[in-house]
Amino acid sequence: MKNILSPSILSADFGYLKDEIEKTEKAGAEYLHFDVMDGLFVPSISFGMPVLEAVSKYTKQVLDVHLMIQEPIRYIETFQKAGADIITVHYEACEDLKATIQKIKDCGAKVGVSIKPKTDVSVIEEFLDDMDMLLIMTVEPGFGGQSFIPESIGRIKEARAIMEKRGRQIDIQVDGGIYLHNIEEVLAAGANVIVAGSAVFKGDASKNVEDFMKVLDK
Ligand SMILES: O=C(CO)[C@H](O)[C@H](O)COP(=O)(O)O
Ligand SMILES: [Fe+2]
Repeated sequence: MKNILSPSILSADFGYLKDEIEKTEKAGAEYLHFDVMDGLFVPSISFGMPVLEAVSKYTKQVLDVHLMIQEPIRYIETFQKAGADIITVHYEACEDLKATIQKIKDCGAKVGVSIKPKTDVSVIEEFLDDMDMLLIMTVEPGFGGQSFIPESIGRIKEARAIMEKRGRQIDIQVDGGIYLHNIEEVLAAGANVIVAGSAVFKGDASKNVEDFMKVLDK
């Protein structure tokens, strides 16, 4: 399974967003991660469709949209039209996850399902056949710059074991508190799509992405 970096623009300097994104694209980050927060599912409010639409006009990166919103089914089509390639919804935020997944498929985007750190990993099993990516949150969703929860390593391994049992291996994305010092551990556990916000955008984004890519391309 291919290793991919998905820089989270939540930690970027929005005054220089285009420049910062272009640095990550040039340095080899294939995805770009958008954290959409509604102030309900998570305490904070971030940004939405207009930012995604603006960015989609100049980057060729895969637009990886992490919806931290209650009942995301209401906004799937709007985000796809705004440029989302992958739409990830939270298991905990959907009254009818099956219908939400179907809506994502119907509009032609890839399906991601995310679980919070305290949600049992086994809940994903019945949806696996219709998913392209599982996002295992490695911090409580809501804010960038938090510390990685160490128990996440066991959860990634558990997810790989469930996939093995079902005969369907899909991408496992990890999100929250990922830095150069713990990336090898999450890769070894079985994650292959790495979200990094602070570790990419705090400091020199070009150099930070290059450093990540050296590990990811090993
Ligand atoms: O979904 C998120 C927060 O809910 C962010 O994607 C995540 O926190 C990335 O930021 P950092 O790498 O700074 O932890
Ligand atoms: Fe995220």
